[in-house]
Amino acid sequence: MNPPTTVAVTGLTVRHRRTVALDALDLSLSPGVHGLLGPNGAGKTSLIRVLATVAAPSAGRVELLGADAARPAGRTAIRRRLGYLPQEFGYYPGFTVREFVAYVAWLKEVPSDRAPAAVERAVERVGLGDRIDARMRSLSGGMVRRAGIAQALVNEPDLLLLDEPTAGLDPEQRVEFRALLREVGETSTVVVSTHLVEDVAAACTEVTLVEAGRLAWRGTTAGLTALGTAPDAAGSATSPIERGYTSALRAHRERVEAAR
Ligand SMILES: Nc1ncnc2c1ncn2[C@@H]1O[C@H](COP(=O)(O)OP(=O)(O)OP(=O)(O)O)[C@@H](O)[C@H]1O
Repeated sequence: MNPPTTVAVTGLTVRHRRTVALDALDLSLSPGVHGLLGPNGAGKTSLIRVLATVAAPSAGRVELLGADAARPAGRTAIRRRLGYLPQEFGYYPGFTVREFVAYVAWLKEVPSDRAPAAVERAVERVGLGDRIDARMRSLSGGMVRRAGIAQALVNEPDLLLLDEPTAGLDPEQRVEFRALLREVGETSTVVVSTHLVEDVAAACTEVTLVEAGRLAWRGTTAGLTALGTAPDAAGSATSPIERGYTSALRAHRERVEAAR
């Protein structure tokens, strides 16, 4: 049996004034951990914001977890089952970690009898259990990010969207976080935007590479690594997956150039 399609995007176009951030993108995803890679300005954040239903597309169709994101009823249903960590997120500095995560649990309509345990579990999962009653303002940058990951997990989301989640995490936390992603991805669809190709190698089963608002390459992590082990692999990058990334990007640019 084929895995279910949880994200189905067709002709997705996002414009910011005169900039085309996404250019008629087609993408479908199933449960698993998907790495979203691409150079600065490629359109990763624009894509994640549409998938999180916080930004409306300029054109195209977005179906998430079987519901149409263009319809208010669809968005409500999607948001309950969605977890989202934006690149930058706001919080009340006077809230404790527990209060911050509980507030999101309430927004996500986690039933009130289950919420306290769900909050504790989410905070434990990001390794912040010993700081659960500390105020957000007293946390380090990496700890704030982990609290952000906890709020994204609190409703056990079927679709988890993380924009640059490893920024500011120390190496040990990064390793634990990757294991957490693999665990969540066993049942949920996880989309992780990152600049760290090594995060993708360690945590993701599949890779979506975007460039200038278009899909440049899609395949498995192993497939991208294999591109980088080919004798003609591009660049001076040290790891095979980094070379694969560079090769895939160059091949895409050549195709775009040839089509002009
Ligand atoms: N609010 C905005 N107003 C105007 N242009 C924007 C806005 N947000 C994004 N853009 C432009 O849209 C394009 C895509 O940006 P986006 O942030 O989606 O890329 P990204 O792949 O997430 O980049 P990065 O890796 O640097 O975070 C870029 O050209 C960017 O300058």
